[in-house]
Amino acid sequence: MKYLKMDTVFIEGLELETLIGVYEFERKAKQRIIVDLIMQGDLSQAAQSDNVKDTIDYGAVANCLAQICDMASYQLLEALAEEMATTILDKFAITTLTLKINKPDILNNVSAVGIQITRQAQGNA
Ligand SMILES: Nc1nc2c(c(=O)[nH]1)N=C([C@H](O)[C@@H](O)CO)CN2
Repeated sequence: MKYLKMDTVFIEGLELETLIGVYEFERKAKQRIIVDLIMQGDLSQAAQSDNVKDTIDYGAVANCLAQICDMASYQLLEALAEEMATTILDKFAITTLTLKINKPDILNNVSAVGIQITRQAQGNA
């Protein structure tokens, strides 16, 4: 019997550094961002094979995000998040992802500010 598979792989609290921000002081040095990512896909093949090649490898995804941050120089978190989401959807067998990026160090009176986007793969993932 076939079931609809809606499984999740997540990365929580991934700490990265990148050049990001609107203001002049933010253009001078990389700053810390924290990424939370929820990725949906079908994990049943990996459950059968017990092989990391058959799943959404969260280590590979984390490396991919780190590489993007190394190279990136965006003003807005929205632009960075879009590049991250597009790259991950292109490279991994994911149907839907929700990506949250926060800046923990930018405003004095809040614990963090940031954005969250959700993107869905079109057609077969
Ligand atoms: N929705 C957003 N608002 C703001 C952003 C952003 O990336 N997305 N960025 C800034 C500044 O760069 C911020 O880091 C300094 O307050 C302001 N608002």
